[in-house]
Amino acid sequence: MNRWNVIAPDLGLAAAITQKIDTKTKPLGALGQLETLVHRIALVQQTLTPALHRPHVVVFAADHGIAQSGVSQYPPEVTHQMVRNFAQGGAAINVFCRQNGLDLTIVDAGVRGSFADLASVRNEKIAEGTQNFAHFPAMTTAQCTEALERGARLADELHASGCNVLGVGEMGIGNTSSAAVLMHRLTDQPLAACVGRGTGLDEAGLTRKLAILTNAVDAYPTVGSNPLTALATFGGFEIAQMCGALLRAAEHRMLLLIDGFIATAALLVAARLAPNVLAYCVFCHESGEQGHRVLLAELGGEPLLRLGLRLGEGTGCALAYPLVQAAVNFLNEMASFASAGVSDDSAT
Ligand SMILES: Cc1cc2ncn([C@H]3O[C@H](COP(=O)(O)O)[C@@H](O)[C@H]3O)c2cc1C
Ligand SMILES: O=C(O)c1cccnc1
Repeated sequence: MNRWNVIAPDLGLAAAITQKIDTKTKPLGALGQLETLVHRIALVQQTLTPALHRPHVVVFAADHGIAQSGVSQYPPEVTHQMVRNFAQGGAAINVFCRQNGLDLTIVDAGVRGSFADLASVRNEKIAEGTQNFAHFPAMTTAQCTEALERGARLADELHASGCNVLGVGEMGIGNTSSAAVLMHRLTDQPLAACVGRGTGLDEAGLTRKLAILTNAVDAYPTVGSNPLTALATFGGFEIAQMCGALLRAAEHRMLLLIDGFIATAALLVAARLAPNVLAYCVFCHESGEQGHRVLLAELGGEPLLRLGLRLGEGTGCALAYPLVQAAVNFLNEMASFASAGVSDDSAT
């Protein structure tokens, strides 16, 4: 049984952080969302001089039984093939992590086939993909618990290595289906508002995906809004490992970079288990996947970027990271009205 002890950041520093932001040489509020961002980071770190150390993106990969039902534009083999691509440095997340100086770890959380030949793929395999939840629960309770724990242990290791910024991403053909059903189960949203085109289904494909998922959800009338039951029934091993990593990283007071629809669905599960996790999050972007906007609103998340990305892999985290750096840097490096001898009209 996993237990999570995520403590809400102490708000005692809040007024001093606001004061430090407001005395910088700029009109009041003029750095917009960067101001709310650094306020949050300073609270997470409980300091007026926040710092970002060894920022890290972890891509959790796993196969999904539901992919066999034809809910994705792409075949299930792509999950395994893309893990090989990550290991060779050729995917979008590799490019953006290199560009912005983020470390990257690739985790096999439950992909079909072996990566024993690839030293750079971390083996956290729970099983060779989940069961197809159109017919059976995706995982057993024991598998779900193990996946959460493996994600948590990875967060422990990153924390111990000096990392204080964790971005989570994923790869798993079919996982927008898992994410959509989790969203439907754990919010009051109708399934149709949660299901989107994923990798690019056309209108007919979307209609078919919704019908398959509607039947699947109807097959589990007793699965209510219990987060662990929903996660085990409809989740993926990568979603469960992301969830465990987010929860443990928040316990360590690390800053959490949240990517697109699937990562946000993992966060939704985490937030239902430990609501304080939300205070540690940076919502990096609003994905093009229909459902993400509403999911962000459900969690009170204000995205930094709106680029129409619909990729996952943690790409939104890597792309938003320079904004996180900019927020921290302005708080630490900008002159104040007093130090620069600039008149502060708002004070008079
Ligand atoms: C080549 C390729 C690279 C990807 N990288 C991330 N995804 C994204 O697409 C998948 C989810 O969409 P769906 O539910 O429609 O399958 C996930 O693997 C996600 O990470 C990719 C998808 C493809 C095809
Ligand atoms: O928002 C995402 O993360 C996403 C959307 C579509 C496909 N894969 C990922």
